[in-house]
Amino acid sequence: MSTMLEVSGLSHTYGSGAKAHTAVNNLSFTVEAGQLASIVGPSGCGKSTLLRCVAGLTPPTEGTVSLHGDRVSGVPDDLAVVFQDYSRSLFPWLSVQKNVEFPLRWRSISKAERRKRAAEALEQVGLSGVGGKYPWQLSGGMQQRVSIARALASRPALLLMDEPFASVDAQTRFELEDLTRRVQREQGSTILVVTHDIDESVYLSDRVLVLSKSPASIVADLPVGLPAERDQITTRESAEFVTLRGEVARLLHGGSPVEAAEAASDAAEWELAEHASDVTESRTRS
Ligand SMILES: Nc1ncnc2c1ncn2[C@@H]1O[C@H](COP(=O)(O)OP(=O)(O)OP(=O)(O)O)[C@@H](O)[C@H]1O
Repeated sequence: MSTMLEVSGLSHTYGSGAKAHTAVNNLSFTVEAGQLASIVGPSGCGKSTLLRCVAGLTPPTEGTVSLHGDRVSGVPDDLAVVFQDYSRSLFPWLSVQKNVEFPLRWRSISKAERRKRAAEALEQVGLSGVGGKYPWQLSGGMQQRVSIARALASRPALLLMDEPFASVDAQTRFELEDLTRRVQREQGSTILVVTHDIDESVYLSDRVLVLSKSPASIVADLPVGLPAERDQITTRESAEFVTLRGEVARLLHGGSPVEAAEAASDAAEWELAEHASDVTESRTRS
């Protein structure tokens, strides 16, 4: 595997002098090509600031960001971002097809190729046939699918997602999580997702980076050893999932990585033992 993203000694301070506020403090990590990594951290810890620095939207005060070896200074052409607020990121006066094509206009891509890519991206997200509609004619979940299609149409080397499913209902959220995993598998995409949802970070990812309270620094970098094929019900019930979820939760509440791993493993054993005793009891009764 090759390194797609390298963040090295990254810090960002807003303002200066007495009003200076450090949001991100000396962060270093890499994301390998084809990996899906999540960043989870307490509210206000600096997750969006980190993502904006990675996207080249905010220059770091210190440190560097490199995408496939090239230092980021400004938004790279081969990077796309999906934001939480789809209603503000789609243009209401453009059709769905034109919204998806929009970022391709600034590249030397022919009209025919733009149309083809937009149609393919819409098909990938399960929205073939809605290209002629306007965003306001679609449900919230469908609008977020359009945002994802728009990001995919530019075939990004790195896809950044900032709380991408926080504004949709629980069922749609599950569908969009599965869509993201399918896209990653089918396209070999490299994806970095910021979320405040612990379960989502574990379900989605190959790796979870846990951040500290503000200013954000990395508390733990946890590999997710769940099978590649995941299912919203059985995966979330599995002992591995329960253990990891507990570990991330404890880290977010200030536990050390070792304590968190031990406590989470105990909790998973208890949960499984209770489940087994429930099953035995119901079998005895029947
Ligand atoms: N433009 C700005 N100017 C000054 N301070 C800012 C600015 N943007 C963010 N901050 C501050 O930096 C800190 C980190 O903000 P950021 O939005 O990165 O956190 P977050 O983890 O994404 O928050 P949340 O979980 O609530 O979305 C916060 O204290 C915030 O108030």
